[in-house]
Amino acid sequence: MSVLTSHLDLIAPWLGSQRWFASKGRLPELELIGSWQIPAADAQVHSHLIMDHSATVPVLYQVPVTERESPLDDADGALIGTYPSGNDTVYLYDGPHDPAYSQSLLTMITGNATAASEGADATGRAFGKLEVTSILSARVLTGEQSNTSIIYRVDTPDGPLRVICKVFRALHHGENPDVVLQSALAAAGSHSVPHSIGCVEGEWNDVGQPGGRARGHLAFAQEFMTGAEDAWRFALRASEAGIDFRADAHALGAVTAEVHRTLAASFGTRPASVEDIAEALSSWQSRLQVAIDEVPAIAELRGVIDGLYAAAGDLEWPPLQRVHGDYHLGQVLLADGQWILLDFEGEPLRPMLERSRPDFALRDVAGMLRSFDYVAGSLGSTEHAAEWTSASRRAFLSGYIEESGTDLRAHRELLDAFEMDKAVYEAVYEARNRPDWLPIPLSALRRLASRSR
Ligand SMILES: Nc1ncnc2c1ncn2[C@@H]1O[C@H](COP(=O)(O)OP(=O)(O)O)[C@@H](O)[C@H]1O
Ligand SMILES: O=P(O)(O)O[C@H]1O[C@H](CO)[C@@H](O[C@H]2O[C@H](CO)[C@@H](O)[C@H](O)[C@H]2O)[C@H](O)[C@H]1O
Repeated sequence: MSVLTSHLDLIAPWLGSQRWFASKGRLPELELIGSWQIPAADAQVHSHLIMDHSATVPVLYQVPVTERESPLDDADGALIGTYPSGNDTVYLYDGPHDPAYSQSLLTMITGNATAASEGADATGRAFGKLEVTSILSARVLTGEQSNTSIIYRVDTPDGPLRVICKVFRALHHGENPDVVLQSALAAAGSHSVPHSIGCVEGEWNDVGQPGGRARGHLAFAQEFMTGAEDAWRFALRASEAGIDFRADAHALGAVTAEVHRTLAASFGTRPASVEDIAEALSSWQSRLQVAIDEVPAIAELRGVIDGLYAAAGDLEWPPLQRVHGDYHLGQVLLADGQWILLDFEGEPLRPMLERSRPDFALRDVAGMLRSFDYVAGSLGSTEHAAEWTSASRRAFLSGYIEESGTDLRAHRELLDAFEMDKAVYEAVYEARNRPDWLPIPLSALRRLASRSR
């Protein structure tokens, strides 16, 4: 049996239990698309691109692994499995947890290095000059993540620095908006995103693409904001403790408007055409259908939601521009009193092509409004939590309006429709990932529906 077959045999059962595996509950059916090796000091480092055919639409995953002749200290949780090789045993690890992989990944980025194989290859790209004199430590970020991030402490001639490198797990042909938007914002001088360090670009065989090759981002490195707290936890704590969040929410609204303005200046805007509006309505409808199929309780709201969407079609729509795309409190950090936005990858349940297109800034505004509602929902929707949420929502909106000069009140009905669509999306997300939290978007749907009756 070849080494790569042994890897795939071990990866198949392990993949199904990973947070980023999209087809929960299905047994992965794997095909190796390409696999390159990266030079590393004391282990064999392989980066596999593996297609899973178990989903309705096949999903391509990036699965870096390391092979070791003996167990790696303190890494039992990262062991994918073992297999015999002659008289020896090979230990196969989830790459990001092994210093051999994490070091070679950062070196590949800062050194603009290339690694090639038959079906796929990868190239590191440093955005500026960062001389890493030594990598002092690397650890995987724990917690809910759609990808896998490694946090490094490194030494540079200018002093110590922390770097976070996100290894994209589900891969797509085309630019990854997380890399493109954040590096453009940083290049435009925005202080509302971390400094961008570099990325890894990949190419792999794909018969569906012109020339038989697909291209996309594989990893993205940025400055790690030390001591930052994520806005979701910060807001939860504030709400629980009865701390007024209005000034923070107002500032967050203003930063959101500033980021939208910089994105508009960097990537341009265009008026919404009849086709753009029809496409948005049709995407709302298909999400609603998926949600009704997966969460039958939503069916009773269908008539009202259809009515709200139809009425939205007759409204005036603002111009399109590049946006965050999956904006919520968990995507924002508070670092030294400044709101910092992260994760511009868009909604993980949407096709990447859609996420890389101009969209409506109202989608982000609606996303954050939903997030304030989640704070109340996750705290049991007490009267106090509900009041905290409405005050924060209002303050966020006024911060946005003041900074952008866009009177969102003129778009109220459209904003409600975007909020409805986001809650529909969340119902599917929760049904698939956190069924205990399904009541949060469900009650929002009922509330929004009763408001529009
Ligand atoms: N540059 C950064 N500095 C500090 N923390 C970060 C940074 N980037 C990400 N994080 C932390 O990692 C978490 C997950 O990052 P995110 O980009 O949302 O990943 P994913 O796409 O996998 O969900 C964030 O919520 C944040 O807590
Ligand atoms: O952060 P991701 O890109 O993985 O986004 C997905 O997961 C989010 C949850 O982690 C989910 O957000 C929903 O839950 C949040 C609380 O945990 C809440 O603040 C958001 O408003 C709510 O949408 C997000 O929808 C999903 O795409």
